[in-house]
Amino acid sequence: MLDSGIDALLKWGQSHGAVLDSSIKFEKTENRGVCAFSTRDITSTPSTPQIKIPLDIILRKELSDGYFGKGKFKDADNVNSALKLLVAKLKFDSESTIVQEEDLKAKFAPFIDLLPVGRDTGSVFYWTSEEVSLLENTNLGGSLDAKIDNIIKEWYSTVKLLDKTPQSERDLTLIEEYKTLSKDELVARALDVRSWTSFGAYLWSSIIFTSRAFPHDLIDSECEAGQAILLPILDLLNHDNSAKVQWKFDADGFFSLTNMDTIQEGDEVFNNYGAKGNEELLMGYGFAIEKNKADSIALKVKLPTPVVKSAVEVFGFKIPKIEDYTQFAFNNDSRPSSEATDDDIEDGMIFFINFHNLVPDNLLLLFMFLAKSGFESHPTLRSKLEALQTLRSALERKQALLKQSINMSEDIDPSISQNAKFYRDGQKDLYKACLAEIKHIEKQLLQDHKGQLTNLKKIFKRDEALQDIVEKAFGLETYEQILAEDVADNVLFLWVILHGSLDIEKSVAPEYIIESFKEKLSNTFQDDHLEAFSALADYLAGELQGHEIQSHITAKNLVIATEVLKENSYTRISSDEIIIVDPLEI
Ligand SMILES: C[S@@+](CC[C@H](N)C(=O)[O-])C[C@H]1O[C@@H](n2cnc3c(N)ncnc32)[C@H](O)[C@@H]1O
Repeated sequence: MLDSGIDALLKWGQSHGAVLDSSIKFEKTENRGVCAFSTRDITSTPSTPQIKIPLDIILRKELSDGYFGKGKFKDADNVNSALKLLVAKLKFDSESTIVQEEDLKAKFAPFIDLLPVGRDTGSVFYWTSEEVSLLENTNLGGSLDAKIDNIIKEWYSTVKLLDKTPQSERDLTLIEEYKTLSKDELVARALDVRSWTSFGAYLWSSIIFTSRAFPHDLIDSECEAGQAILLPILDLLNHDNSAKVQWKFDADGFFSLTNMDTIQEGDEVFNNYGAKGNEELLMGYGFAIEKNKADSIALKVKLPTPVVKSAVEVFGFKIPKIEDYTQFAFNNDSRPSSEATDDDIEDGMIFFINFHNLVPDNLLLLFMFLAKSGFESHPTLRSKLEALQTLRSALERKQALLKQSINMSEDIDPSISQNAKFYRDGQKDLYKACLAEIKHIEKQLLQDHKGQLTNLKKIFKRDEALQDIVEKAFGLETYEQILAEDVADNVLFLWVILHGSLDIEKSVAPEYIIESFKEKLSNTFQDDHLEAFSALADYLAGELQGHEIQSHITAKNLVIATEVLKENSYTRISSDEIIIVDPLEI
């Protein structure tokens, strides 16, 4: 569909010196807004950019500084507050916006007029509560309220710095009222923009920045971290994460984009916004890609700060930092990241699971630290096997929630249902792949360390002394009977007490089990802990009357046996079986 707005924008750009490859035609489409198509076969080289935009029409901080005054918003919550407010003014204020005798409103009108507004942006922020319910049990669904909250606070921290706010009472009071509004009421307020300083205007501008801004450091490496610019015309290109593109800012003051793919006549000419997963795309850009190879699951782990710090000290764990994860359309900020702070821990640490790294080493290391027993001062085979189980259980719980069916009502805009489905399906695929990888790692470890592992089946087969007391205590003769009677744990307790207390000839218990039991004999235990084992102790001692083990079957020794086993074993989720693991550092 030819569009007079697109025509006006292109002519305006060219009149300011923008250069456009004549074979690119822009068209408005139903679902993807404006798209760029090629009218002939193109093979580009970096020396023949398709789009060149002069600095004169790049919306940047100098302009907001020029209008509001430098440093005016230095106390606002966002480094781009001033520029966002300026763009909101250019869109929603009917008055002129004069900077150095030039009216920016008139100057940028062709660009501002073509920007999508309201629900046409596709932004999740404008979804109704029914649409948001499509995101139930996803990270995005769970974090949406906090994200809206942040923008409201950012808006207020910005507009309150204005000398006089030409807005009505109604707009300003939103900061006090918004918590009492339902999701749909808040969206209705945000869509009904009555002044350029209102929340609705600021939200729209924020959405424009998230979905189409470029990092300012592409044109000025000295700029403040996180600063953004808007690049008219060039920002009309849609995203393809396989497109090979080059962006460049030349000494002659032009920002250029070259798509280096071989493009055939009629094909869309894309930009590449970077390797973004569907969570980021849907949140920041309002669309998701089916089977997105760049998909990731953001896993938030919240732990007490001292625990995390000790994981750093003892196990060499690295605190992950989230670097401007959803801030910019085209984030390629390559500045070295700063040191992690306590805030990075307190807000919850984020780990990314993606198809190239299904089980991040650092995440596993943290779980190993959490699984470590008192005496383990290094990562061990046992802590790794246990960490794999806890990580697996945690992910299986999340996966089960995600699998619950959701109500895909027919009233919902099909493109919204489709985007939500692509996002959910991508998350499900990743959970599945990640869980399969965890099982694979465990299987490999079990195979590689066969000699360092044992279980009740093997123990029982070889241990005549144990067979003897099990027969007396439970009247059972085979391992299968032990399983059928569900007393495997109790048999292992007896095994530990037997070898820890009596000097059995041809001992088949590993030395570390015996030593660990003996070491703990001098420990004292809380009454309620002992209480929990007194009935079992009485029962077993009663059944084992006349056997030399009988006097050793006490609640205290049972508590010790559980601790010995806990420190030297892990329980496999799949079989609910306790595996005894040699103390082996890995
Ligand atoms: C930088 S703008 C691109 C131009 C945009 N089509 C327009 O009409 O102005 C980014 C927006 O384009 C749309 N978009 C970009 N790539 C897309 C894609 N691969 N599929 C669907 N929508 C896409 C989304 O609405 C996104 O927020």
